[in-house]
Amino acid sequence: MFSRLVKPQSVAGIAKSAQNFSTSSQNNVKVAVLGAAGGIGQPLALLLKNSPLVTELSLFDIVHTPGVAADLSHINTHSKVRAGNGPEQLKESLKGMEVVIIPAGVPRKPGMTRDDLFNTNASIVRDLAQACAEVCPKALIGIISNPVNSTVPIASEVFQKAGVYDPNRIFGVTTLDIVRANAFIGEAKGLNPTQVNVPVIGGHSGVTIIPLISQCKPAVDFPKDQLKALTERIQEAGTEVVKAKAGAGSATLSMAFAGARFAFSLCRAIMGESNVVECSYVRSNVTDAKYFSTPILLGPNGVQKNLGLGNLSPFEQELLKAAIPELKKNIQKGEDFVNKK
Ligand SMILES: NC(=O)c1ccc[n+]([C@@H]2O[C@H](COP(=O)([O-])OP(=O)(O)OC[C@H]3O[C@@H](n4cnc5c(N)ncnc54)[C@H](O)[C@@H]3O)[C@@H](O)[C@H]2O)c1
Ligand SMILES: O=C(O)C[C@H](O)C(=O)O
Repeated sequence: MFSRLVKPQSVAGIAKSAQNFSTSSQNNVKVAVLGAAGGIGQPLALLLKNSPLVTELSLFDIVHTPGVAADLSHINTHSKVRAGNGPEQLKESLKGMEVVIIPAGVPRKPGMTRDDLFNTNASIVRDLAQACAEVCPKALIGIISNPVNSTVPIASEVFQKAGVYDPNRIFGVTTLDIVRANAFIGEAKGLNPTQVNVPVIGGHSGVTIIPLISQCKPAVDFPKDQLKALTERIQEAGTEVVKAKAGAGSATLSMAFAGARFAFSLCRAIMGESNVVECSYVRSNVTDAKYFSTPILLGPNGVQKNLGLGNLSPFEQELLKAAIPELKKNIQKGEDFVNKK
């Protein structure tokens, strides 16, 4: 049972354990960040530059990439940094990449839902996915751009159309939901938050975010009203940050932390480490929704095994019921966007 749960990991801890793999540069991984000059992209690139897991860091954005890359390249870690600026340099930026993390796109402002970003971000993700399908179809792709519930189906349909789709290689990055759940439960119970481990399944917006607090390690117990309030806080945590930033965007620093954790897990799996488990939004047959996040055992080729839902409490079963129709709608919208005549 324990093996299917998300392992608690801090970025510092991951970087430390990564030292074990840093003796041969041939062993390490080439990682691209698309949207690298943005609020998430810059701190994410910093965390990746700081890791011995990464040999080559390819930064791409439509603006400001040369400055970000020049800045990071002065850090005395062993990875090489390169910059791609503007659409004409996109394909060059993707050559040889094994992991591609995509935080490109606009963030929310107060009053917006993630779905309100669809009109702008859908075409950004479609075009970036198209380039990945052409240049690095075997890369493991982690999509951060919102609405994740729809952008993952968009990228998958693009790969499908290009004839190179492997459902095991395209991931929606939902790690921030797990990081938040761990932080909030640690705080509520006076536990070390780096040792708290809560799977969060479903999707990445509102009611589609399903924290499985009944599966928390260590086990925790809350009265019904507190459990409901905590669950709703995890579901609405993104909005909490959007409101606090008051028009200046959404979560960037915590997302960079979460994105780095996910990218490092992909790198560790590529390098052959066993028992690397992360929750992620992937092509799935675990529920009626075609894409669904559950704990995933990662391997060198991406999804090695979907570890499924585990036992849900009656409260969590109700959350699941509420999530499925919304997820299906979001998925259909993404697929229709790519397949429209
Ligand atoms: N999955 C999650 O948990 C999660 C968490 C936080 C934010 N997000 C999402 O991540 C996205 C980025 O957020 P941010 O705060 O970094 O925004 P931002 O505006 O600060 O940065 C976005 C970057 O994307 C770049 N960009 C735009 N079009 C591009 C293209 N075609 N190719 C490459 N780069 C392009 C922009 O130039 C900019 O540098 C948003 O959609 C946001 O909603 C997701
Ligand atoms: O809430 C947002 O719009 C950004 C992100 O999805 C988050 O969860 O913080």
